[in-house]
Amino acid sequence: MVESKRLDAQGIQIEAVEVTYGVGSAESVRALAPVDLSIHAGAFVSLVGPSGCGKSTLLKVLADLMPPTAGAVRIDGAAPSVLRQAGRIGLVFQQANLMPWLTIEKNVCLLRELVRQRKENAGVTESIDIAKLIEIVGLKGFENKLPHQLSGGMQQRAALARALALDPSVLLMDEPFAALDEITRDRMAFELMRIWQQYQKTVIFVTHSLAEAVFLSDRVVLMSARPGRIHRIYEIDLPRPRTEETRLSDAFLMLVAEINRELYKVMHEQVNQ
Ligand SMILES: Nc1ncnc2c1ncn2[C@@H]1O[C@H](COP(=O)(O)OP(=O)(O)OP(=O)(O)O)[C@@H](O)[C@H]1O
Repeated sequence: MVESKRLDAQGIQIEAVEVTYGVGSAESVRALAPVDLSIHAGAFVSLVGPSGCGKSTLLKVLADLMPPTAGAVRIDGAAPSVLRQAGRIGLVFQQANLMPWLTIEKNVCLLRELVRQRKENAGVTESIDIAKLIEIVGLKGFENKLPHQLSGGMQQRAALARALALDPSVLLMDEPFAALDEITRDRMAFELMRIWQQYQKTVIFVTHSLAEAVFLSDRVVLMSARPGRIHRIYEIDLPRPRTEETRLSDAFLMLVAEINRELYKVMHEQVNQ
């Protein structure tokens, strides 16, 4: 591990979080039924479930991009709004969204610079070594390149580095590899696992790939169809570090099949509602 775990790391508590879009209007959509979930600091947790079950909505609540209609979230003991102000929430989306005119190194540092410039954050210590971070995400030698000079996978690694540069309390990843081809996607899962082991951040990872979820996670949370609630939590006790052998093991394949079967059940219930 290159950085020590934060002393104030307390993980995430999601308590009775509900979200309804357009409350009071005729078109209101109940996206999340009460969701309760406790995640310990440094855990890697994946959210899976049928399309539209509220995975991204839950991530948005955690990121303080929208308030819950009811319930509350604490991340390392603080409200998401407090952490967002302090720049302690790392976000990675399907698209890297790098600034095309900035070098990779400048892109990686950009959010951290913006956070530091806010006067309420004066004195915030910078515990992440950027040169080391760029090396760990495999972009050493590309610091001065522009985003268009990098492959899609490399751009996603730069986006991951940009989020990690904040030394976040939590890393929220919404289908970060969905736009990549299958081979790159597989490789990125290995890369992410290696990087996560270095930084030991709490990660919440939304994916449609059950194999990706099982391979990466300590826990896989299967959500039910809308309004999303937690249907079942799978503890993934496959040994770490996970390797290519892990993906070929019976234990891995059985877990993926088991979750897949349950996902089909959930989707079937949705169709018959
Ligand atoms: N801004 C919005 N206004 C109204 N309804 C919305 C809004 N955003 C999402 N929804 C609805 O809320 C539900 C949950 O959406 P969300 O994007 O969180 O699901 P998801 O599980 O991430 O879906 P997917 O797996 O397809 O990406 C969906 O029915 C969606 O149509």
